[in-house]
Amino acid sequence: TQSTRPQRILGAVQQNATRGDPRSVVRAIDQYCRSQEWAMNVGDEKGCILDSVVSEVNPSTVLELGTYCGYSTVRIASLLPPHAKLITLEFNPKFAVIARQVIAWAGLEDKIQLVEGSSGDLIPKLKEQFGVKAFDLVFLDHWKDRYLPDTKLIEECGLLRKGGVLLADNVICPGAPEYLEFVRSSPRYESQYFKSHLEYTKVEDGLEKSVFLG
Ligand SMILES: O=C(NCc1cccc(CNc2ccc3[nH]ncc3c2)c1)c1cc(-c2ccc(F)cc2)cc(O)c1O
Ligand SMILES: [Mg+2]
Repeated sequence: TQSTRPQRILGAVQQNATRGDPRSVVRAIDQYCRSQEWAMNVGDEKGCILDSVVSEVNPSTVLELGTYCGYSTVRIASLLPPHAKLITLEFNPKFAVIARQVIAWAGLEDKIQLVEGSSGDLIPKLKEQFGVKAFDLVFLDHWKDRYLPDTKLIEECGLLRKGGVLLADNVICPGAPEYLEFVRSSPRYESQYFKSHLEYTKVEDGLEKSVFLG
């Protein structure tokens, strides 16, 4: 029977990456997606921007919306300090099954909690169910029309600390126009655009970093 793209990405990791070496997992996925078939990972070019923001924020708790195969999950978690935690939400069970295996191959199960479900349902439960106080960093990479409603929900639930950072993928391609308009015009956010390219292509895309001023 025909394999799926996420299954083929997992295969590339298992064949080319070293168990317990997160950076080799990231490299294996990028090499596969650049040479064999495109996939919607944040990728190596935007990934370097992601790395610099994670290192600058040095977060204790991270929320990722949209796990897919776990590429950015592993990339972020590989940079976290020892007791830091990353919660990643994935709606598609087929993606979740693959991401769990990619995360395990990287040896990052202790830092990462993958929760299956949709952001709209799960975000209001994060405090009571997962003992989360507030996030230092939120990486938005799920359905682009959910970026704005989920940002408002995160604020309403008091899940973003003062000085906390929102980092949004794909603000140009596919685009998140309402989200961009909101964070760039709101007095409660200080936003900055990092121009880059859509993963594995020459098409323009970028990340928007927004600091919550409280
Ligand atoms: O659309 C994108 N990614 C989101 C996405 C997409 C599909 C399924 C899911 C299911 N996962 C999911 C859903 C809802 C959820 N709620 N809470 C968690 C959660 C999780 C998520 C995307 C597209 C392109 C792209 C495609 C084509 C093209 F030509 C150019 C660019 C590039 C990207 O980097 C992208 O990130
Ligand atoms: Mg993306």
